[in-house]
Amino acid sequence: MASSSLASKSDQPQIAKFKIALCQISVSLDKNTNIDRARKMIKDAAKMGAKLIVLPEMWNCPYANENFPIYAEDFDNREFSPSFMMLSEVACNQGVTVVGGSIPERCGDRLYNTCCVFGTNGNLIAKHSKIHLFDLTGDVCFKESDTIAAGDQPTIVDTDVGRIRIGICHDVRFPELAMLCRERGADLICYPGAFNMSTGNLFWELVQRARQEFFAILSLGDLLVISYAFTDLIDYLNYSHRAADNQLFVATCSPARDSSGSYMIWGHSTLVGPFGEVIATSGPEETTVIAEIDYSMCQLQRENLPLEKQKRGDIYQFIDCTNELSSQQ
Ligand SMILES: NC(=O)CCC(=O)C(=O)O
Repeated sequence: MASSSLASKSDQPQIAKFKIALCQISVSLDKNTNIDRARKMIKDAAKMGAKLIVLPEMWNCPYANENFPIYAEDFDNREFSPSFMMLSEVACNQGVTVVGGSIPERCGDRLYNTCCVFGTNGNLIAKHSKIHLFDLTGDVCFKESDTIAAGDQPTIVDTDVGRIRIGICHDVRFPELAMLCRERGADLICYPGAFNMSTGNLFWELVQRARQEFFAILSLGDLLVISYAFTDLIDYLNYSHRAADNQLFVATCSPARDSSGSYMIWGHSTLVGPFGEVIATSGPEETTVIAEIDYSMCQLQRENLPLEKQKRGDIYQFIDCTNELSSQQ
């Protein structure tokens, strides 16, 4: 099992094109209902030809600290892990790879925000626990670290649809993980996520400003920046960055918005391509986004714009010049 490990570049399975499905589930307070919904959406997506199916962050319970201990499952105790078991069964029955969003995982006296990846035979092939916990103060306060412990390993997994890296929501803000992914030959990053209205609005503002500024700068060199500015998936600006910086695909999958909950979800599950372009997206409602991933696009983009070769690793360091400057004065 490639769980929480980093496979080397050379043993990557080759696959050209396939359909991905992002199941933007409407999450209710009833765990069984959530499981039934997720099963149905996965089956429907498989019928529509999806080979890789992604679920949202915390799809078996509404995203709230008080819920995590109640809905948590201990994956070693399968009898009491209905969410885990459903994902394994449906992956096997439908012959699809499932990136199982995330659910609260109980490990002894700790809880983790964990994503399980199942292969087409229903086996667990990777497990990623969210590394960067979402602690936010300001207009909206949320402290995930009150209940959840942080994972400590990046996850890259070989699947029937290629090498995939997994991150969970707030993990997307840390570009180092995405760079590591490119280093290890993964052409797709999947981020189950649950952005909220506050962080969504911040990005909206940011890109609206960017749009005005960049209209004026229409040189070829600014095309990538302009493609961010044109996207309507404002809160997913980060995802576009991760994709364009690393010239790979980035898939995000959110729960649907539920205006009755304390944490209001933004939605907008999205597939971004290696040019930073939005390939497919949704609004806030329950839906499944289906789109095609063509890995040859990564190759094309890397040939056209060879960022790896152009990189100046020799100068990307912060050098402390304090002593030097003071001795010159
Ligand atoms: N569930 C999360 O990790 C939310 C992350 C988020 O909204 C952010 O701005 O980062």
